[in-house]
Amino acid sequence: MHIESLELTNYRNYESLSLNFSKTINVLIGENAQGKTNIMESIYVLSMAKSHRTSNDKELIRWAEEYGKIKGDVYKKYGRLPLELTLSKKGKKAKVNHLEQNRLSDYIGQLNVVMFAPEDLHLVKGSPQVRRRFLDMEIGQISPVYLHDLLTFQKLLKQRNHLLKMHQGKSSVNDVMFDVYTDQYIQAAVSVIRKRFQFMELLQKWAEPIHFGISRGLEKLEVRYNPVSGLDQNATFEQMADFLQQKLQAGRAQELARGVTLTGPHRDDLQFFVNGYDVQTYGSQGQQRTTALSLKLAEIELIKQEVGESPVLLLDDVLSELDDYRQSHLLNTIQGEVQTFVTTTSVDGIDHETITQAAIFNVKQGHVDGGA
Ligand SMILES: Nc1ncnc2c1ncn2[C@@H]1O[C@H](COP(=O)(O)OP(=O)(O)OP(=O)(O)O)[C@@H](O)[C@H]1O
Repeated sequence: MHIESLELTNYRNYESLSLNFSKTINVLIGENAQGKTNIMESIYVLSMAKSHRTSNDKELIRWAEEYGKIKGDVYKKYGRLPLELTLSKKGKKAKVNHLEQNRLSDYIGQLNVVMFAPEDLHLVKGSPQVRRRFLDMEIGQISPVYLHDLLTFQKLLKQRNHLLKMHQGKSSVNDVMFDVYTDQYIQAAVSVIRKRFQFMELLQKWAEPIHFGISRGLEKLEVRYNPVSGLDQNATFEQMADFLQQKLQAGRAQELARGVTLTGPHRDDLQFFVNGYDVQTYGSQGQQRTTALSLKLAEIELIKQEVGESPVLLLDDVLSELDDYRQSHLLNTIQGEVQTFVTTTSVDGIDHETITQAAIFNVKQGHVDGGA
């Protein structure tokens, strides 16, 4: 799939912007703070109905304006698909083919994107929160059911935490709703955990050969979902639910002391191993970068396989962070096949022939010249 055109109204520093893109490579060039990332972010938001940089949608609306809008014409195998997302203080309104969607989970996934930004290089070394966010965003793109389960889980976690907070410091929770919430919480938690296990299996399938290639056949990458609860991947739904029930029961005193739920997918993590060694602890910076790159390239393949079309790739300020070899590997992989957006302050650091065939956009103070 690819994005043919994009229209922004009152989005970040763009009052009004209309762009047509190349099906292959689009390069946005400009000094710092001119609005390059804002364009990348708008494409991401058009896809995920959520920014990769902030959870506060109000920041996306141009200062002093009431609403902001992103419109994009996406071209898929079966034809053109107009998408539209309006952001306002009242919330978000999403349209597919001019029809308003009741649920955002029906909207997300119409346009698939893979974003690779400098912060993704911290995927391995950064906090577990970064890795959980990676998991949730990526699974959400290919599975609306996952988004629905995740939302249910988050709601129940909040309700359960609320009761724990109210009873913090006591020896038990004296509220009939607590057991009801706990049962529902366990069901939602197991649904989320099972889908994460399935996704990680797919990610492993694609990431291992890619990493092997980038490391010139020297490194075997293993990615692992690591539930804090210690659940066995091969257990049935009921076995997992029983296991979580026991864990929660055993940890009740601690939960009451802290006033929060301590076991569940909101505390889980991912682990990456190269030739059997934990990359987070023992990997060199180069290995961590290769791991991040392998995961991103694996995502492209995974989406292609699951959705039947290539996603759009957004490379925000990341090419110059990769050495020549990794840069070439990335650009060779996507060449001609994946519509790609690249932001950079200068093309000098990008030494690859694909860049010479790109549509070039010059970005300056919320205005853009050039293009396809
Ligand atoms: N809601 C908003 N309304 C108006 N302007 C905004 C808003 N949010 C951000 N900006 C402006 O957008 C600009 C930042 O743009 P952006 O993040 O796209 O930079 P960039 O061109 O990618 O630069 P860099 O290379 O440093 O990442 C800043 O000038 C900032 O003041």
